[in-house]
Amino acid sequence: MESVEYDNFLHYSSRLLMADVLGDVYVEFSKLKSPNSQFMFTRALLREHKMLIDTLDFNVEYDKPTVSTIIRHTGNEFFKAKQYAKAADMYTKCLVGSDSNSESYALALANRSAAYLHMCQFELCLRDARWAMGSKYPSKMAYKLYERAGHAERFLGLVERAIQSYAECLTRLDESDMSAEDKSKYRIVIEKSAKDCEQVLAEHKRKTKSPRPDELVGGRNEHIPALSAFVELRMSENMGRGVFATRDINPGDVVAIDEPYICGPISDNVEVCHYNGCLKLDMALYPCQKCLLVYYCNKDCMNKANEDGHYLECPIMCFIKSTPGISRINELAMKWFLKDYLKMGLKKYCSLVDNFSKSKIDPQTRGFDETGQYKSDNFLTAYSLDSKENKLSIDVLFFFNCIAVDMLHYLMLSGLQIPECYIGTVGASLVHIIIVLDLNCRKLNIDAPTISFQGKRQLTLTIALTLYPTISLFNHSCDPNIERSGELSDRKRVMKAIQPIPKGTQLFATYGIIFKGHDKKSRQDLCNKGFNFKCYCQPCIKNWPTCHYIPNRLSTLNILNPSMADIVSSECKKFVEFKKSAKLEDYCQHLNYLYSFIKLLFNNVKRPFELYEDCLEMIRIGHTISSNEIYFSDT
Ligand SMILES: C[S@@+](CC[C@H](N)C(=O)[O-])C[C@H]1O[C@@H](n2cnc3c(N)ncnc32)[C@H](O)[C@@H]1O
Repeated sequence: MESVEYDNFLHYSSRLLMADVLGDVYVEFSKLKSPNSQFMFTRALLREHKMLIDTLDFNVEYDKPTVSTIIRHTGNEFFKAKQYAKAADMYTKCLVGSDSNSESYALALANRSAAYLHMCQFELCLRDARWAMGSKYPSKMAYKLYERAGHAERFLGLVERAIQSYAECLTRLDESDMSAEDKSKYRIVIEKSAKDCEQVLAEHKRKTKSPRPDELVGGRNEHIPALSAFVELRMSENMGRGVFATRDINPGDVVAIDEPYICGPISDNVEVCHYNGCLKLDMALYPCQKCLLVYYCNKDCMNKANEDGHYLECPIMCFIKSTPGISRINELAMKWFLKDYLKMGLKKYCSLVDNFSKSKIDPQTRGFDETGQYKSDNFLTAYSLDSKENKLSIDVLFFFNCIAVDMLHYLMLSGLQIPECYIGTVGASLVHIIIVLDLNCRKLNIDAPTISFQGKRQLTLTIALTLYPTISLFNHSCDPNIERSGELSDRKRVMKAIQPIPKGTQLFATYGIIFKGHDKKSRQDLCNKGFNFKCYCQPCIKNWPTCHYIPNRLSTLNILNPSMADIVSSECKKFVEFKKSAKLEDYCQHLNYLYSFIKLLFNNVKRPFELYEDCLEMIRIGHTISSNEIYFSDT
């Protein structure tokens, strides 16, 4: 049966099935004990059955300059007649037929950005203007692009950027062949636009204050620096390792601040900087001018990504994107592999991954270095994350090997040279990386910030796939007591307690599902299919009811401490009143009240209890809102 998790799961096996060898292949493959031999076997097989491409050439016929110029001029006619949508269509046609490295392409992009500006499609306008800036656009006209970008940014509320674009426009004006008189008139107009933006910015700064930076409760943990000093790693029954409190932890306490080992965008539709060290959400990023498939927020990120290996990945991006499996995971695997392989060099890389695969892994100390430290920026820490390789079925393991064979083949066609004797080791490491990512990073997405402050509140979007090695130490519960908080735009992930966590108990995150909204069966299905484990959290063990059936009244059945009944009852009444009057944005200002109420219920009322769950929800919302800029209203 096809594994529904992965795209095109039958891509390799169906061809082997047609050649009537699939059964034998699985038998042979399962006899092989080492990951290196499994990889080499798969590689030989795909070669034998001619399933690997010979060349990276597309044979696309680009650029018939006369045709694209005619189309662009037709677009210009529509533009002059103020038929901007038709003009934009013509420019798009021109782009499709042009080589991205030609002036014709750059002119069509620039013209389309002008059409989009008139259509009030500011994001599209900005994107085209930025793309044109990085292309073969004539430098004497470049000032126009910066002016247009400035206008679009201003309309989008990105006034700080608009000020920079206007400044660049004035600098580029010197290169234009405008008359001195026209230049000075033009300059006055642009300076006025920049001044307007400065006023808006000053007003915005007056009305906002930045949140205080988050700090780990109790300081850094001695052995796991991304965790608080008030926790430790312990083996737990049914769940392997887990993070436990060594002191009472209160709601609001910061328990982890982690950075991703590797990260990348989750879709082509969200504009997030592709550089692993950045991940900034932005509008209209600068594309890599060669592949046009990855984007960066500035030239610095573009250069750093190149050093990390984009130059090898660039000619094969479109192949990687169409590889079966989960294409974003494949892209991330490629990025991870290249970053470390190029940094360490062939020999060091191979010796590390070889030693890892031969060593017997202690489940408790896995990922710690020789000095007893567990660090999120250490290759072996990330590489040794839970992979459940031995639990994978043969067809899935074979499938991952096929993907890795394809990926390594593309890389070698792209210029990566690996001596034959190292291919097994390198290939097996790619398989391992894909499996680690597949298990650990899917549900750890980061959210989007407010990119424009005209819209006032933040929008929450899933923008990236990320692998946080330390946060991956937290086990899952359908009733999590910690959750992501902190500056939403930051690649740094801050985890805060959302419930009281008494000394000696475990800290739990959620892998994407909580008990209130889903019954036990669907939760177990998700844990099983998505992460390959049976969930042993309290709501699953005790089969807690979903939201409609959660008790909503205090009674002798749920009051744990009868001597507190009156106090609890009166506090519950107050909370119900608070709930009625408070708006979403008030929650963050009343977090201390919410913390004290949840603590009172935690100690005195049996879970689940409706008001507890409501208070928990308010804390979660409060944490998200308080982590962003706080707005003062003039009214
Ligand atoms: C990201 S890791 C968490 C850390 C892991 N326990 C370790 O030893 O490093 C995820 C794995 O932890 C275990 N796990 C996490 N939450 C669990 C739960 N609620 N019930 C059972 N096992 C769980 C599963 O084996 C799962 O594949």
